[in-house]
Amino acid sequence: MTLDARILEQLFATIQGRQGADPDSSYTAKLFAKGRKKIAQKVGEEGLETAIAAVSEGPEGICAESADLLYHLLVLWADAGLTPEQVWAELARRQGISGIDEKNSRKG
Ligand SMILES: N=c1c2ncn([C@@H]3O[C@H](COP(=O)(O)OP(=O)(O)OP(=O)(O)O)[C@@H](O)[C@H]3O)c2ncn1[C@@H]1O[C@H](COP(=O)(O)O)[C@@H](O)[C@H]1O
Repeated sequence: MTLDARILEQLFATIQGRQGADPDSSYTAKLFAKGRKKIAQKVGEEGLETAIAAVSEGPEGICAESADLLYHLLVLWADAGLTPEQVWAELARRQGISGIDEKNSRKG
């Protein structure tokens, strides 16, 4: 397995494969069984833990929390019927659009 951004696609395929699996044998299947609210709660928790790590830990701690956050975000995408490709397309659409210009355009 190559260690690059394709790991997200591979992990997403694993996560999709856990939909409908036995919750006793898979943490991902357990999350799917508990439903969207639980998945959303975990995304929020892991986001907060990443933010806390940003101000209290070094790169290794931030890395570990980021991995937890990305995993739970991918579980959310799968549960919502969203594919990584759709998110990549949204990021690609934004390429070249300055965040400052975009914010100003919303002020009307
Ligand atoms: N990348 C991950 C991954 N990252 C984090 N986690 C789990 O996410 C949980 C987060 O930690 P917490 O302490 O917040 O969890 P917790 O307190 O047990 O959870 P709750 O009680 O809040 O639900 C831990 O149980 C971690 O093991 C992950 N679980 C699975 N994966 C990947 O998903 C694959 C499939 O996993 P299973 O579905 O378990 O087979 C694995 O091979 C991995 O590649």
